[in-house]
Amino acid sequence: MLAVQQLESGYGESVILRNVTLKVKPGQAVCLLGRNGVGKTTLMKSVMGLLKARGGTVSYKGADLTKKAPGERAKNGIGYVPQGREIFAQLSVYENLLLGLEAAKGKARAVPEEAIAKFPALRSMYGRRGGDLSGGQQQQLAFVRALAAKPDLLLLDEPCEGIQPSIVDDIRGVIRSIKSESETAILLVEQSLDFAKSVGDYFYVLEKGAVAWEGDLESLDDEVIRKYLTV
Ligand SMILES: Nc1ncnc2c1ncn2[C@@H]1O[C@H](COP(=O)(O)OP(=O)(O)OP(=O)(O)O)[C@@H](O)[C@H]1O
Repeated sequence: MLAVQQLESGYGESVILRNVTLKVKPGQAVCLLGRNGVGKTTLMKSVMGLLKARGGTVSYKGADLTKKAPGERAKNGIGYVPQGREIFAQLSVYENLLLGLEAAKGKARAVPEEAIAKFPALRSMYGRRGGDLSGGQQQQLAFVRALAAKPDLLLLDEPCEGIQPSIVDDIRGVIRSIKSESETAILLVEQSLDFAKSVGDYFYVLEKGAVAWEGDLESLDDEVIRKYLTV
């Protein structure tokens, strides 16, 4: 589904990602782990096309997307829930969702029922301003906005960061239900190993912008945790 090959990326003079190669298969949830600042968000932005690759390739469903703009990647079925949510504060909840539909592959004019059904509490908030929602409600909105376009690949950048435990449980349930109902591929940046293990199949650890370790999440042992993840 997604194949990143020898990717190099960065900001201005600084090179952040070096020679990153990873894969996400259909139906698989892959977790991107690593300490703060190692380049996890940079990798997500590079897959979404918000940051241009300086070297290497990003392929999706066998097509080379490396030079494609973010909008085109979204139309091809890549959904993105960015770190910090990036809700439009002045727009209503429903208008925020319509922006997700803009990215859709088809011509849907209404938010698909299966997307809003993942976080049904949002239905009663359609008329509220995005900026007036709590952090947890905004995260649910960002999630449904991405799901509205019926993505085949979902990029989730720290969806549980700063979110109350009950909504973290909801997010865990939604990720599991997406996995059980569809072949959607998921690439998840996550700080909590417990959360990663509860939804993920495979992991990559980034260290200084490069892949330092990878394996099945079940095989993630204390030595790897101490070496690459303990702060
Ligand atoms: N817009 C930017 N301009 C310049 N440097 C940046 C920018 N965004 C991030 N960086 C730098 O790139 C490096 C990687 O940042 P990135 O956000 O990808 O890390 P991360 O692993 O996602 O960290 P965190 O867990 O804290 O979100 C850091 O050194 C950061 O300071």
